[in-house]
Parts: sequence; structure tokens; C-alpha cells
Amino acid sequence: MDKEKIKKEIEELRRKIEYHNYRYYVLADPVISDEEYDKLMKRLTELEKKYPEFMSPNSPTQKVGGGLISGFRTLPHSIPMLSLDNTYNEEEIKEFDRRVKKLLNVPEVEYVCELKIDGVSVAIRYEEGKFALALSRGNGIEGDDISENVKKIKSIPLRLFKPLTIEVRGEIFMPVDEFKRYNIQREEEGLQPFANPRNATAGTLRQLDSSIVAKRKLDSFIYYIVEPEKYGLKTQWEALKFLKELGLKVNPLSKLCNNIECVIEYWKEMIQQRTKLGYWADGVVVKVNNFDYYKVLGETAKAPRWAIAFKFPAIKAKTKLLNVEFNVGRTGTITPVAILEPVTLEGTIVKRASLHNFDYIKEKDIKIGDFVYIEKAGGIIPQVISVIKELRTGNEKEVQPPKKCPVCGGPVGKLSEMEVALRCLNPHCPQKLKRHLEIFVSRSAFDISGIGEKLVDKFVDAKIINDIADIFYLTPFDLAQISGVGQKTIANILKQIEKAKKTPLHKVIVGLGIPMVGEKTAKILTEHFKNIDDLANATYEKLTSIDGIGPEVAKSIIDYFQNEKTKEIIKKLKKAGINLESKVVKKGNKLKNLTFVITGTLKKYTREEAKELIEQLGGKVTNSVTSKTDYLIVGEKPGSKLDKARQLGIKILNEEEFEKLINS
Ligand SMILES: NC(=O)c1ccc[n+]([C@@H]2O[C@H](COP(=O)([O-])OP(=O)(O)OC[C@H]3O[C@@H](n4cnc5c(N)ncnc54)[C@H](O)[C@@H]3O)[C@@H](O)[C@H]2O)c1
Ligand SMILES: [Zn+2]
Repeated sequence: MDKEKIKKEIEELRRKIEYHNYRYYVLADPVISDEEYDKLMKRLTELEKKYPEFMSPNSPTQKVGGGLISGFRTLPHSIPMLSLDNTYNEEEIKEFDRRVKKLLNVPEVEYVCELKIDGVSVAIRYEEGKFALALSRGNGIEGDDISENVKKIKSIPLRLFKPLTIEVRGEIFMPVDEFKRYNIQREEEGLQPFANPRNATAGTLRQLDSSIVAKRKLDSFIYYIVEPEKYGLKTQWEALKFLKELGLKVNPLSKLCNNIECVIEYWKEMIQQRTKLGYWADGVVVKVNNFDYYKVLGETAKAPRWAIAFKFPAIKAKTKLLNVEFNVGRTGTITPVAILEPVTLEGTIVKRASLHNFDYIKEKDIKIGDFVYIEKAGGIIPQVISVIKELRTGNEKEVQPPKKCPVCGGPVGKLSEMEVALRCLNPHCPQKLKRHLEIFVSRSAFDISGIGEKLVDKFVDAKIINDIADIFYLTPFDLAQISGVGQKTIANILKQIEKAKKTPLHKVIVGLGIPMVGEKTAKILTEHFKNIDDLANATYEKLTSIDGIGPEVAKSIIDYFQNEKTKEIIKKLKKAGINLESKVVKKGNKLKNLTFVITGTLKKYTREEAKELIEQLGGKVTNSVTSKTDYLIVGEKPGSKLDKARQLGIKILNEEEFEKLINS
């Protein structure tokens, strides 16, 4: 009976930890603090130790977190790259010391204290002094070959001061200033800022393009030598000195201690200094100094027994949650934001903090009026971490998810069961306009590449563009008003806009941004409806009778076209002369085994449309005329392909003849 309960708790803990691993390592977007995570892990470790019958080799306690990334070559480590056990308090560090002394049967042990740099660990091999390979920690047994990226880090030498063949290990990290700069840049680009510098470092190192790594100023501290006895080294303290002599960057703040009291003192000193370092350290790594002891102490599947991470307490502040506001993002996601009684945290005044999502609020039972603890994830983004329930008066109020979009008053809901976030469901919500315009001008829709993300933002901010159709009403004057756009660019953009008016209907539909209607569905629709009005008037029965259109998509299409703003936008698109007719004919085999080449400009079709038409009828379109070409279709201002076709005696069709062929 009791055992059943324990088993359940173990399973629940494993499920939670795996979820947080996923958020942390894969999404680089953790939702709990390291301290909370470590508490879950500690509880699981305790239970597994007490009830070994529930132990499993797949438990997160048995694995090094992180994993491998696709796109890189994977190679085995020379010896496993492990994690570290950790503790947050003095009692436990003394316990660690007692355990070590008991296992070694000695009265006192020397420790080396090093800062625990909050970055990503790396193994670097040098051959005869020359940089040969860098591997990520991966799953601890195998790592990713990130050599090209690591070579771009300035503090990592490509040549050592001595021509040794050696493997060293250390930490790659992003300094505080660079992290701040990079996050500001990300926000300007409309990307989510990284929650902490470790995530930012990991995100940078997994780039396949090493020139990106060169742009972000990553740095390194090396702290470990594989098989140190080969170089006559007997202690970690000697190893650190040796690494420095090789020209590697070694953290200058390490300390050699004769006993555990000295370690605790160092830890306290570093807690004071931690915010002034210029890089993030989340604790002190305490290592037994004498290498002879390492074999005696050994290691678990996950961590060595001769070292422990003595983590710093989280820097948190207590304050009152005054209210919860709702932010609407570019994709319409609505996120709750805590409005706080202003409080100082790590030297800045915090008035707002992240609450992640409504599930988070529910899970933590956060109420308006509560006293809460806030913490800065990675020293940057404040978040509400926990509620101090003892201080409740009974007047606290539940946080109600909004029933309407706080920006446009539109309906609110989830797009699918799977989603955590609530969204504004109004397709024309002004808050979504920027994102929508990015899709509108993209290659899968109107293909107006002259108007990139930055310009879109400027147009919307300047209120020149208030809905998607406004793109087709841009004047040279509007364009000139936007700073940074020259005459040439203006002419180019106008040309592209003109061309975009001929965009085939399925791409127009993609551009409209009807929820749940992507490229594939848009194509199906153009095969069944003559034009946009035909589609707008389609009944639910008609839509669901089409192969590939499910009830949810049908409902979404109907909702979209019933929206008053949609009607206005369609009117504006018509007035601007946008193609809203489907030129797609029914599929067939009429052109089977025939190869076409197109030259010059056609009047009724874009290249793309003509190509699609031919392909739908079973034909093929290639770029150059060869003896295998069956037809050359000739528009206005044909190129040299026409001469070539004549030489080879290929059949030549003008636009009318081409239409006759497909409609015959
Ligand atoms: N908040 C979350 O949701 C969440 C989720 C997963 C993991 N985490 C955090 O990540 C930790 C697990 O990550 P981990 O396995 O990398 O362990 P870790 O970061 O706690 O410790 C091991 C690592 O410390 C690094 N390190 C830095 N300086 C060092 C030094 N001087 N000497 C030796 N090593 C040094 C090495 O990279 C080593 O791999 C957890 O304890 C938790 O704090 C948090
Ligand atoms: Zn809205």
C-alpha cells in the first residue's frame, strides 16, 4: 500500500524532471529555478536509494543531461564527461567532507576550490601542441564535434606553448556584457531573449555556421586534464598551474584549502563577489586535490565522488503581487505578467516579472495579493518563483485568464489541446499585424522580399500600414517617410509590389493568414473554388465534402470570412487589382511525359503559375532547351532559348497556343 504511493511519487518526479530537462536543454527556456530543479532531483535520488527495487537505468538520476544535436558528427569521449553532485548548504558540504575522509581513511583532506562557471563544458584535444578536436559533453559518453565553433573562441589557443598531445576540459561561457547585448539584439529582432547565459552559450555552440560563433564573444576557463599522471602531475593544484603554462585560460580566483572550514569561507567570500565578476558563476566546485585519491573514491554513473558543486543560494527578493496584466505577443499568445510592489533585486528595481503561462499560475497557486519570492533567471529576467502561503489573509484573489483579447477585444482560446498558451483568435488583431505581414510578404505568399521584417515593423509603428491590404496602397511618399530607405530601394519595392498583384490564388490565401490554412490546404482550396468570393461563400457542408479539409479547418475558414474586417480587406485587395481568381484547372494527365521550357514574360500567368499548371497536368518544366524538350512556350521579350529551340527544331507555342493545348 505504502509502496504503491512511493512508486507513484517516483514516477511523478521522473516525469517532472524529464519535462524540466526538455525545457532547459532542448527549448533553452526553463520554467523553474535551478534550486527547485535540484530539490526534485535530490528527492528522487533519496527515494531511489531507499527503495532500490524501483531503481531504473533510465531514471534521470542515472544520466548526464543535455544530449546530442543533429547536424554534427558524433564521437566517443576518451573517458566519460560527467556532471557534478551538488549541495546548497554548509551541513551537506561538511557531510561530503566526512564521507571523503572516511572512504580515504585520513584525518584531513586538501581541497581545491574553483568557481563553478555557468557555461557549457567542452573537451579539447591537442596533438603535438596543435588544436585537433573539440567535443561537447553530449550524453557524457559521446559528444558532438564542435571543433569549428570552438576554434572561433579567442581565448582558446590553436597552438599550445608546449608541443604536447593532451586532452583538456573546461567551460565555455558568455560574459555578462555580451549576454546583455545579445539579448537586446534578439529582442529587437523579435526573438525571445535567452533566460540565462548557459542557454545562450549552448545555443551559440550548436550553430552550424561558425561565423555566427565568431560574432558572439564567447570566452573560456580550462580546469581539467585527462590522464594528468602522463605529465607528471600529482594534484589538481599543479594541474591548474600546468594548464596556465600551456597558454590556456585558467580562472584566477581558485584557492587551495587545507580543510572544509576554509572551503566554506571561500564559498561565503564568493557569494559576496559573484555579481562583480563579469561572468556568471553559480557556485564553487570543491575538488579533492590529490589525484592518488581519485581511484579510491571513484564515480557514479553521473558524477565523480571526489568533487561536489557547492552552489550559491539563489538571489531572491520578497514582494507583493499587486495585479496580473496580460501581454499579447506577435503570434497572438497572451502571457500573464506580474505587477509587483517595486523591490530591489541584484541592484535594479523590479516592478514586473514573468509568470510564464496560466498553467504555471495554477501549478504554483499564485493569487493576486499574495506575497511572493522573485528571482532573476540567469541574472536578467525576473520571475515569480513561489508564494509565501503563510502570509495569506484570505483576501487574495484568483487570477482569471482573460475572456477577451486585451488589445482588440477579440475571442480568446487555444489553437489546439496541446498548447499551453492562450491566444487571441482574431486573425486581424493589430498586435499580430507585424507577424502577419512577415508571412504576407514571404516567399510562400506574395514574395515581396524588399519589405523585410525591419521595414514591416517601421511601417506598422508609423501607422502607414494598418492592415495587410495596405501593402498594395503604399506610395513613394509613404516609403520615403521611412528612415533608411533610399530611392533605389523604393523603386525596387514598388516594382515587387506591382508584380505581386499577379500572385496565384493559393499564395494569396496563404497570405491572408486564415488560421490552420497553410500552403497545402490553400492549394486544395484553389482546385475547388473559382475565386475568392466562391470560397468566401462556401458552406460548411461544401467545405467538409472536400478531401483534405477537416471540420476544424472548415470552421476556421467560415469564421475567417464572416469577420467584418476580412470583408473590408478583400474589398481593398480587389480594388488594388490583386488576382483573386483561381487559374488552376482540374488535374489530369494531358501533358504526361511532355517537357516544357518557358521564355519571356507571359501576359496571364507568372512563370510559377504556368509551371504549376503544366505539372498539374502531368508535364514537366525545365530551365534549358535540349533535344529532350517537347515545347518551348514563348512570352514577350524571349531570350536566347528561342534561338536554341529553333536550331533544334523544337515546337514553339505562344501564350494563346499554350492555352489551347491545356484547354483542349
Ligand atoms: N531550471 C531547470 O529547469 C533545470 C533543468 C535542468 C538542469 N538544470 C540545472 O542544470 C544542472 C545540471 O546540469 P549539469 O549536469 O551540467 O550539472 P552542473 O552544471 O550542476 O555541474 C556540472 C558542470 O559544471 C561545470 N563546471 C563549471 N565550472 C567547473 C569547474 N571549475 N570544474 C568542474 N566543472 C565545472 C561543468 O560543465 C560540469 O559539466 C542542475 O543541477 C540544475 O541546476 C536546471
Ligand atoms: Zn487581439
